[in-house]
This record gives sequence, C-alpha cells and structure tokens, in this order.
Amino acid sequence: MAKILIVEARFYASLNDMLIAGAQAAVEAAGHEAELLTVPGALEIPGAIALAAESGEYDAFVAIGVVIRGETYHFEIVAGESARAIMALTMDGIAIGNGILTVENEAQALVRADPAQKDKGGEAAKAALALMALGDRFAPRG
Ligand SMILES: Nc1c(NC[C@H](O)[C@H](O)[C@H](O)CO)[nH]c(=O)[nH]c1=O
Ligand SMILES: CC(=O)[C@@H](O)COP(=O)(O)O
Repeated sequence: MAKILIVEARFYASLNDMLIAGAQAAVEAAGHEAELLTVPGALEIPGAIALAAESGEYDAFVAIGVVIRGETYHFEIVAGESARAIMALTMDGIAIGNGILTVENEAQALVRADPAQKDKGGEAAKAALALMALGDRFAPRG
C-alpha cells in the first residue's frame, strides 16, 4: 500500500472539499492510503510538496486547489507559477497529479470539482498513481 499526500490550498472551501473527495476516492479505490495537508493558497502547494517529498514518507502527491480569475494579472501568476513549479518537481522525479483548477468563474469550477461530473480531483489522483507506477518501473527507490 502506497502513501499519497494530498496537498490542498484552502482558498475556496466547498469546491476544495469536492476535489478532495474525488481524489481520496480514487486513491482508496486503488488500494492506497491518503493523507491531507492544507496550505493557504495555490502558490504554496509546490513548496509544501517539495518539503514533504524530502521526508521520504510519501510515494506520490496530489495538488488540489482552485484559482478563479479576478480583475488583475494575479490570476496569471497564481495559475501559471503553481503549474510551472509543479511541473519542475515532476521533472525531478516526484510523482504529482495536478488538480489545481484554473477557471474563469465558480460555475466552471463546480462542474470540474464535482466527483459526479468532471471529477478533476479523482483525475489528478489517478495521474499521480500512474506516475508513481512509472517510477516503480523505471527508477525504483532503494
Ligand atoms: N487568488 C488565489 C490565490 N492566491 C493566493 C496565493 O496562492 C498565495 O497564497 C499568496 O499570494 C501568498 O503567497 N490562491 C489560490 O489558491 N486561489 C486563488 O484564486
Ligand atoms: C487569482 C486571482 O486572480 C484572484 O483571486 C485575485 O483577484 P484580483 O485580480 O481581483 O485581485
């Protein structure tokens, strides 16, 4: 059984709860164990994953959050930089599924967060598990 850390940015609580439910269900359906870590915003997710990965306690990570466009350029920073840093960690060999929604409005987020609709949390968890399996195959940890 693998240990999967779900790192969530608690910016939009009810949307997050749906994404987390989908991610937890996917991890448990695959026979693994999920733990939850909460950070303030999406920009903190990559740093938290990097720190947690250092501990060696986790086999894979799921990034969960919601970024909704506001009036300023801040959206581009939060959406783009969180994705860029997650990708950089992935290229270092850390298995991460990116379930951070980057949307125009709450209606778009709701459809994507709901496990009964687009289930992006579950999708991100499955992506993390797929990368974890590739790591086991090509670069097994001693
Ligand atoms: N606007 C959103 C943010 N902004 C906060 C940043 O992620 C960060 O916490 C802050 O700049 C301090 O470093 N975060 C989200 O997750 N979603 C948003 O829509
Ligand atoms: C991520 C965002 O764009 C948003 O939450 C920030 O809003 P604003 O640009 O109106 O400050």
